[in-house]
Amino acid sequence: MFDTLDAIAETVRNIPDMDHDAAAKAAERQAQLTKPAGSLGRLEDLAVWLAGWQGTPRPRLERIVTLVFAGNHGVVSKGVSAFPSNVTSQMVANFEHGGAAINQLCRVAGSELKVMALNLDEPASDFTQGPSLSEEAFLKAVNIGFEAVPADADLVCIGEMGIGNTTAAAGVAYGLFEGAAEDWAGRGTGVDDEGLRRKVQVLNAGYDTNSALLHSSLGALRAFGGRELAAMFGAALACRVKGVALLVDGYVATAAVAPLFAMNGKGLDHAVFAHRSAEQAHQRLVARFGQTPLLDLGMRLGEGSGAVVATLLIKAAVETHNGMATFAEAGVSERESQS
Ligand SMILES: Cc1cc2ncn([C@H]3O[C@H](COP(=O)(O)O)[C@@H](O)[C@H]3O)c2cc1C
Ligand SMILES: O=C(O)c1cccnc1
Repeated sequence: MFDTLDAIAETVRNIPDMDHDAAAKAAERQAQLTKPAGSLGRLEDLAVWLAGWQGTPRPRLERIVTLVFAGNHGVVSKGVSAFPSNVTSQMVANFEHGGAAINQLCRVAGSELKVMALNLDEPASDFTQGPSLSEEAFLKAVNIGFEAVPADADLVCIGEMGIGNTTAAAGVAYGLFEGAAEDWAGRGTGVDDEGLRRKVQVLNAGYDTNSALLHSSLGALRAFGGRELAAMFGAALACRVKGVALLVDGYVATAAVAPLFAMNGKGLDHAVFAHRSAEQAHQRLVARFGQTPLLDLGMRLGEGSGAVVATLLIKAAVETHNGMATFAEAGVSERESQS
């Protein structure tokens, strides 16, 4: 439970590293399995990554937990989304009745789904007028996200629902990494050219209004992000503190966790970016972290959908890592030395 922004910053400065011994043992095992070295490509990296964060050379994938945080955004009144704000609570009801994309994907993946609606009747403030959240509301949302992560999860996926939040995400990215507002704005649910121009305008206005907050990464998140982005940040930090590997969904989730990287260059080492969202700025943002998303399916939904699809790859990585025989076990001849 964080009482102050300083307490969050202090935790991020001192976040734990992975268990390098477990990762080295997992890599050693990969080298002994019945395949040419490296032939399972990124699946091998994923098994080693999971081993390091789980602290065991034989990673597990029994408990996958998908956390979807929902929030509303005052800036929607400026015409930045193709849909009205009441779709947020309507979609939360849809999640509860099992009718959304994320419900089907969690079933396929065998993932638990936990949906947390955060004060939907009390939208984050229009960031062109001041910060999206008071310090108190920001801390509350971060703590909700932090508490939502079960320490015994083998893998956590984070996602969101919040009409207007591709604008919030663009604001966070702009606040953290500068560039031009145009670099960070995209079409979200499908705004037309006029809508995209309005997004750029509100981002520039929000940047000016909140400039005093933007010297700090947490300030940028509080200025633009609203509750569900603050909660995803809290959940990502909790994963790190609790030793849980993290799969990040698309543009909105990536922007929410970006302050971890801005505050500590190793802050996202426990995270894998599940897919490259079709939201145009996503690639630019992930490239900042030196990471390459796993999938590129042209998805741009949110809800954690891309992250949950990518759990199927992690399953493939874990099953091959744990289930394959070694050369010695199978009596398969090893590579001949090349002279
Ligand atoms: C029916 C529906 C279901 C969704 N599920 C996720 N989103 C996605 O779209 C929203 C962000 O886009 P924008 O910034 O343009 O409003 C978020 O709620 C995000 O999760 C949805 C959007 C809609 C309309
Ligand atoms: O990539 C995302 O997170 C995204 C893209 C469009 C709409 N909602 C979310």
